[in-house]
Amino acid sequence: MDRVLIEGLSVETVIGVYDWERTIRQRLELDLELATDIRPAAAGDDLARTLDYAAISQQIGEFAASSRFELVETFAERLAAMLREEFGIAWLRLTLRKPGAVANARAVGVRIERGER
Ligand SMILES: Nc1nc2c(c(=O)[nH]1)N=C([C@H](O)[C@@H](O)CO)CN2
Repeated sequence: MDRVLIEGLSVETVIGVYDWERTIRQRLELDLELATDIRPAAAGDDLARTLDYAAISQQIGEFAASSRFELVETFAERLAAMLREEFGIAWLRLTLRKPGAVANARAVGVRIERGER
């Protein structure tokens, strides 16, 4: 299956298990692979027949702005469910990184795949 890609998307959200993390917003970085058949869009040169990466990126930013999860696991799982529901995505791979959360690591995070390819 073809993929629509979103790489290095930066969002801000309340995320973390510690008290000091509940009062600040922190940056998360996301990479997404979204399975879709791009041939109908390519054949008609028609945005309406594919996954609009701009609209999806906007939705992810709004999701992050209004969420307050403790774990990156929860953020990733809920975001994946929302995207699959809202945009009819059959399968996705989401990599979520929390930069600077661990000293001496560039980033920590999770990678999940949901749905059927
Ligand atoms: N598997 C996880 N481990 C940890 C998480 C998490 O979300 N998933 N979160 C924290 C803290 O919030 C940390 O990021 C603060 O620096 C610790 N471990």
